[in-house]
Amino acid sequence: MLGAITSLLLLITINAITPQLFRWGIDQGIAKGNLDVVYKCALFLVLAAVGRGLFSFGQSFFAEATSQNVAYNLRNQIFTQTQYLSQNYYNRTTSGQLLTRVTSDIDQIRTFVGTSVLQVFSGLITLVTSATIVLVMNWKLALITLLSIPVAGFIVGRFFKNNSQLFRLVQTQLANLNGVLEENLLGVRVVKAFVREKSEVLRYTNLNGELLESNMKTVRVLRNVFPVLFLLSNFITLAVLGFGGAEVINKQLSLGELVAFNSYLAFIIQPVLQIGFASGVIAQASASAGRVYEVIDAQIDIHNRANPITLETCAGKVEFEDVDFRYPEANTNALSKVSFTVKPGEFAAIVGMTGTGKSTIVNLIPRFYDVTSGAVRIDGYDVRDLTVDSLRSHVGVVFQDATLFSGTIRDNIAYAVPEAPLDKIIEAAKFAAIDDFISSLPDGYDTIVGERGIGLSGGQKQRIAIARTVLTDFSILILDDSTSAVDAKTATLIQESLNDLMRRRRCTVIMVAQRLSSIRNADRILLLDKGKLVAQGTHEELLSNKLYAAILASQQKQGALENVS
Ligand SMILES: Nc1ncnc2c1ncn2[C@@H]1O[C@H](COP(=O)(O)OP(=O)(O)OP(=O)(O)O)[C@@H](O)[C@H]1O
Repeated sequence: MLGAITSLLLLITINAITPQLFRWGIDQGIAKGNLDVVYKCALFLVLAAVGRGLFSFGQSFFAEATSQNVAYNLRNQIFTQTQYLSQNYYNRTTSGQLLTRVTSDIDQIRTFVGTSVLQVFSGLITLVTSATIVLVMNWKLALITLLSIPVAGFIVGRFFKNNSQLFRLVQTQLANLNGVLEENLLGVRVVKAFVREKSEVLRYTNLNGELLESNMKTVRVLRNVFPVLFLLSNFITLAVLGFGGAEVINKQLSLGELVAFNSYLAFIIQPVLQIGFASGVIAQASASAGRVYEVIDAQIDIHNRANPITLETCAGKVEFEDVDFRYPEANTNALSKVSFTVKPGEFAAIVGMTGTGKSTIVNLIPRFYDVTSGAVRIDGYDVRDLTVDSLRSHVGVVFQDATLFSGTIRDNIAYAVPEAPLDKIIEAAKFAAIDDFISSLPDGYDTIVGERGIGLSGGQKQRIAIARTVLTDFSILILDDSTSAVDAKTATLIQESLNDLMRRRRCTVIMVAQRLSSIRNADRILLLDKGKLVAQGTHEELLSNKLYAAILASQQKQGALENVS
C-alpha cells in the first residue's frame, strides 16, 4: 500500500505541475516568440507523460497486489474461524451462506481495496492541491469551481444513505441462492426420487429472478448518480469559460492562465467524479465487509476457560451429574437431570426410542455443546475445565454419518495421525472389517475416494470412519450409531473387534445403538426416554423394564423380517 501511495503522490505532483508547464510554454514561449522555451516546455511535457505512465502503473500494480493480499488474508481468517466455530453456529448457518461470504463478499472487498481506496485517496489529495493552486491563481474563478464540491458531496452522501441496505440485500439474496444450490446438490437423490426437478428449478429461478431484480436496482441507482455528476461538471466548465473569458478580454487574466486554470478544473472535477464512482463500490464493499466480519467476529461458544487443565493421561471415567441440556433454538430440554457414571474400561450402551437424546448425550462428552446445567466429568474433571484439544485427543468419535475427505483410503484412515505406518493403518482397517474390501481394490490403500475417486457404499464409508477413529490414541471411544449402515453380520464382526479392542486397549466405550443385539454384552445399558434416563443395568437386568422389552420386541420382529428377506 505504501508503494501504491508513493506512486500516487508522485503522479499527483506531476499532474499538478503539468498545467504550469503549459502556462510557462504559452505565456513565456508562444506569446513571446521564444522557441527555446517552447522546446524546453515540450521536453518537460514528454518527461511528465513518461512519469505519469510509470507512476500510474506503480499505483495500480501495488494497489492490486495489496488487494490480492487482503483477500488472501480474509479467506484464511474466515476459513480458520470456520474450523473453530461451534456446532451451534453451524445449526443456524447454511454452508451456502458461508461460501458466499468466502467468495463473492471477499471479492467485493478486494475490488474496493484494489481500486476505490486509492481512488478516494488520490481524489482527495488532487482536490486539495488543485483547489489550493486555483485559489492562489484566481480566487474568484476558484470559488465558482469549488462550488461543485459541496453539491457533489450532497449527491454522493444521499446515494450512500439510500442504497447501503440495497447492497446488503443483494449479498443476502446471493447467499440464499447458493444455499438452494447447495441443498440441491446434496439432496439430488431425494429430488429425483420425488420427481421434484421442475419445482426445484422453479424455486431456484424465482430466487435468481429476485436477485436479478435487486442487481438491476443497483445498476439503476449507480447509473443515476453519474449523469448528475457529469452535468454538474459541465456547468462548472461553462461558468469558468464564460467568466474566465471575460476576465481575459478585460486583461484581468492572461490566456496562459486561463488554459492552466481550465486544466486544473479537470483535476477538481475528476476527483469528484472519481469519488462518486468509488462510492458505489464502497457501499457494496461495506455491506460485504459487514457480512465477512460477522463470521470472523462470531463468538466461539466452546473455548478454553481461563487457566484450563491439560488432560495428559486419561483413565476413561465418564460421569454425568444432573445434566440438563437445551438446544439454543428449542423450547424444551433435550436432556433433563441425566446422571450416570461409566467406569474406566466399561462398555456402556445408550438405547431408547428415536429423538430421545442419545446423540445429544454423546455430543456433550467431547464438548460439541456445553451443558445447560449440571456437569459432564472425565476422570473427575469438569470437561469445561479441560483444554478442548486435550479433551478431544482422548475421546475418539465415530459419527452416524461418515464423512470422508477426498484423497486416498490410506489418507482417510490416517486423517488424525498422518505419520501412521501402513501396518497400523491395515490393523485399524482389519478392526473395522474393511481390510478385505480395500485389499480387493486394484490400488488397495492408495485408492482415491471422494469427488474424483471411487464411490463407496454407506457401510464401507462407515467402516473406514471406524478405522480412522481406531487409529487415534483415545481412552474413550464413542460410537454414535456407527454400525447402522452395515448389515447385521458385519455389525457382529465389528462388535467382536470392539470387544477385542477393549481387552487390549483398556478403553471406555460408549455406544449409541439401534440394534440391541450389538450391545447384549454391554456392562451398562442406559435406557433413555424423552430426554430422561429411566433405567440402567445389564441386558438381563433390563429385560423386566417395559420400555426395554418393547424396544427388544420391535427389533426381534424387524430381525425376523431381515432373516426372511
Ligand atoms: N440442533 C438442534 N436444535 C434443536 N433441537 C435439536 C437439535 N438436535 C436435536 N434436537 C432435538 O433434541 C432431541 C434429541 O435429539 P437426539 O439427536 O439426541 O436424539 P437421538 O435419540 O439420538 O435420536 P436418533 O435415534 O433418531 O438419532 C430431539 O427431540 C431433537 O429434535
